[in-house]
Formats: sequence, C-alpha cells, structure tokens
Amino acid sequence: MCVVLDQFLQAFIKSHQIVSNLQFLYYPSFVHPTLTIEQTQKHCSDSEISVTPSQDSLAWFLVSESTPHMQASDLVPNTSIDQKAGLLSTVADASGAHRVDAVRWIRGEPIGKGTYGRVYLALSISTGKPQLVAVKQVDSPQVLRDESDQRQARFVHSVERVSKLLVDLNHPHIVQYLGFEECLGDYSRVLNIFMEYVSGSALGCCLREKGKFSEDVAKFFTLQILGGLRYLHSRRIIYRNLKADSVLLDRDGNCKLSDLEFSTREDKINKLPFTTVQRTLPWMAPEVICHQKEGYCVKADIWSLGCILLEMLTGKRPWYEDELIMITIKMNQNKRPPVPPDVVLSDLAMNFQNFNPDERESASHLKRHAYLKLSDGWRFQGFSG
Ligand SMILES: Nc1ncnc2c1ncn2[C@@H]1O[C@H](COP(=O)(O)OP(=O)(O)OP(=O)(O)O)[C@@H](O)[C@H]1O
Repeated sequence: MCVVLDQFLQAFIKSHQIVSNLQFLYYPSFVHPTLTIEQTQKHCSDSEISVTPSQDSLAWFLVSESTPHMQASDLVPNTSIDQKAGLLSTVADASGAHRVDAVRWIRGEPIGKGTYGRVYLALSISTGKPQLVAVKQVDSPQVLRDESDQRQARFVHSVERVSKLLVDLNHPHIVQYLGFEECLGDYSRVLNIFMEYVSGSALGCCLREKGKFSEDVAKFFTLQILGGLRYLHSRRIIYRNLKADSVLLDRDGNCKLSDLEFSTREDKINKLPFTTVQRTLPWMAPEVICHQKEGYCVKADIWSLGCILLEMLTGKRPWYEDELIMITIKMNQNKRPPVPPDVVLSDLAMNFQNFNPDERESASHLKRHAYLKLSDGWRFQGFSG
C-alpha cells in the first residue's frame, strides 16, 4: 500500500502545481475502510504542493498544513455539509452568472456519469474545515463541430442562465448548489458545478438493483419528492428533468432532487426552447413533448412524479415496452404509460397522470393526500419494508 502511496506522491510532486505546504496524505476511509487512522496518515516532506481545479485523476485526498486539526475520520463520505457556514463563496460576474470565488478543491474519484458530464467526489479546502462535495464537470466546447458539441454548449448556456437561481435554493429535499466555475482544459473549457455530496445512490439505481419497492416505501419517497417540488413550485420554478435517476438517496432514505440545471421560471416557459433530454423522455408530461408551443407549467413535474411512483410500485421504468420514438407517438395519441396487469393503482396515482394539467393536483395538495399518509411510527428500514 505504501508503494502505491509513494508512487502517487511522486507523480503528484512532479506535476509542479504547487501552492501550499503539504503535511499529511490521507486515504479517504471509504477507499480502505479497514485502515486505522495511523495507517491512513503519512508524513510527507515539506514539499510545496499545489492543488488546482484542473488537476486530474487524484484517487486520494491531500490535506494542507492549513488544516492540521483534520483527522482521517473527517473524510468519511457521510460527513454532513454545513451549508450555513458557506462552503464555497460565490460571486456574480459581469454576465450575472454565479461563480465560485477562488475555489481550492481536490478532485477525488468519479461517482457518476450523466448525459453532460462526470460527477466526482471532491474535497473543498477553501474554508478552514475541509468538506466533501460533489463536482459535476461538464465540457464546454469552444468550437461547435457536431451535434454533441451543440448539446454541450446548450447545457452550459442553460446552467449560466439559472446559476443564480440554483445557488439561492435551500431545501432539505433539494441538493444544495454551492457554486460554479469555468476553467481551461486541454481542448475546451470545463464547467465545474459544485454541489452538496449525497452519500447514497440514485433512486433509479436502487430500482434497477432491487426491483419494485413496498407501497409504504414508495409513499415515503413520493412525499419527500413532493416536499422538494412544493418548494420549487412555490417559487414558480419548473424542474423539467424529474426522473428516478435525478433523485438521490442517502443511507437513511432521505431523498434529494438533483440535476436541476434545466429548471426554469414558469413565466419564461414560452420564450425558451426546451431541448428534450433524451434520457428523461419516458418521464416527461405529454404537454412538454407534444404541445411545447402552447407552453406548460409546474404541473408537468407532477406527471413526472407519477411516472416515478408507477416505477416504484411496479419495478419497471415508464413505457418499459417502448423505444423513445414510440413513446412520443403514443403520447400524441393520448396514451398513458402502461400498468402491468398484476398492479392496481390507486385513484391518486392515476391523478398524477391526468392528461389535463389543470386537473392534476398541485404538489402541496398531494402532499396532504390521505393515500400518502404513513402510519404513525413508520420508519424507513429498507426498500421492501
Ligand atoms: N450531489 C451528488 N452527490 C452524490 N452523487 C451525485 C451527485 N450528483 C450526481 N451524483 C451521481 O452522479 C450521477 C450522474 O449525475 P448527473 O446529474 O450528471 O446525471 P443524471 O441525473 O444521471 O442524468 P442526466 O443524464 O439527465 O444528466 C448520478 O446518478 C449520481 O449517481
């Protein structure tokens, strides 16, 4: 193990990116949970080592002399983030976009991949106490050579447009956005999106791994998602990208809505074209897919939540039998996602998928609905509980 450490350190020193005095090298304890604190901590020389946002492939975290109080145990992934302490300070630039001011952070291992970029675990050392954060890194191409470059550029543009709106959100069921930063990569610019780190996995992953959930567990998650939606909708914000993979779960079953970069204010909906995120299409409301010109409202998110509820109760993604093109055709024919014959849905679950958005209940009304009420003392103890 020490050989690996030394090789890593040598490679790192050779990169000549040096700003602060490095004292200790720590293994995050989730990499080798059996290591003791003594083993995880290794003295390094007084070499000056710098950590820059473009530093690649750091499998380990480095802790600078400015944080000597830090213990390896601080690095366990469920370290909670003190949002009020202001993990990363953000400033608005001339264009009004919110960016992180002088971020110092170290990239850790990849924890996920979406349509637009990779998400990494990272350690922020901007403030006194290092904090675990998640960083979504998105390529922002300077030359638009093909459809993929155009897609990336549209995404980056969308993020710049909503960056202020995202960092201002603050709700227990919404991933906290901490700031944004653009930096120069080898061939393109890279947009870094800093977020609260959620230490579990996506709801979609759990469904793929474990199959359908018990009805109570499905209600428990639905209620939490409704909490996040009610908060967004009360600010006239439409999420637009709600799907099982955008809902992150921590180990205690707490849900957090993530991937909000496509959110928009309801009043702007008729002015902005919405590029359909292909992966999200099976969860999208018919008015978003079929009648964009007429506009749509926050109720589109209620349809998407109905799809997630259906998925939790059946273990199958919405429109599980169909390719994307077929889904669009069926939606235009006013068809709903199919329900497997052995599943009986409550009237409420059906209401989520009313074709007329005006007849779909609001998030705040649904949250109080009797069907979703859990018995007193019910606790999350696993997906089938
Ligand atoms: N804040 C976070 N904390 C922990 N893991 C995260 C966080 N954000 C994202 N992830 C992980 O990274 C994965 C990819 O996230 P990302 O937001 O890029 O895409 P996505 O939600 O899967 O879909 P899309 O294709 O619409 O971008 C998630 O499924 C999740 O596993």
